[in-house]
Amino acid sequence: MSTPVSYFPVDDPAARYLPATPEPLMIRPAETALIVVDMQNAYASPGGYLDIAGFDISGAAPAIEKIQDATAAARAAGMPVIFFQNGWDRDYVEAGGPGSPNWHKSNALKTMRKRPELQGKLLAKGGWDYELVQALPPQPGDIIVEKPRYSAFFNTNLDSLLRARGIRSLVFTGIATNVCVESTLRDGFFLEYFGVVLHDATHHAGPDFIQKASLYNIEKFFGWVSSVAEFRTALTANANPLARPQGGS
Ligand SMILES: C/C(=C/NC(N)=O)C(=O)O
Repeated sequence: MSTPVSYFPVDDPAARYLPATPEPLMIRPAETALIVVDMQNAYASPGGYLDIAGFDISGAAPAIEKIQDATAAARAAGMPVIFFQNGWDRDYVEAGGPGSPNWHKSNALKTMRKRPELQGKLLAKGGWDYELVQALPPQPGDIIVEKPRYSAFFNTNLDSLLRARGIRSLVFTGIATNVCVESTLRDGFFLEYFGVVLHDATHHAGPDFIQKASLYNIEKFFGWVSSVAEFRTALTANANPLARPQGGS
């Protein structure tokens, strides 16, 4: 068993050992949140924004199944599950006008400018594109954070709600690995959160190399990479394998 990274004594009986690259990480379920990034029709359904804009969404369906598995494990362990939902008001005021780089870079906004018949449809609150996919319905107790930019730490209450709950570690799933997942994990790193991506519960926006590049970037510079099976096993294990036997010295 490799030596894990931990911000607390590794023999804490409440802690769990999560195998990950580049090294294992100790997590305390009560101080960890499972994050489901933007699992909306826009990103994960045929006929949604990414599909219309020409991105390959074939990896979305397998990611949904893995996220179902991860959310079930987290809820069973009493770990908060936080859904992000990306988009703007129907008039796109929150998207920013030409004075915002978002207006120039968002492929949703660009697609609508190119195809005016789509205006008001992509990522607009109240519309089908904005809705979370039916296969991943939030459950009572789950939290939903609406966000207007790629990073969920901008213009939201995410940091406050995490701090209020004593959350120190963020386990990421969702779409897209190289955009909103990576942006939020990076900002979390700067805010002193430990970020882990469950790679098989994510999908990227762009060519396949970008998934690899993003995971490399994360494990090399900003956080850790693990899998849903490792996460589930870590949470369902009865004990921390590094805890000292009861009654031992
Ligand atoms: C490309 C894109 C990604 N969003 C995300 N949820 O990662 C977008 O919103 O335009």
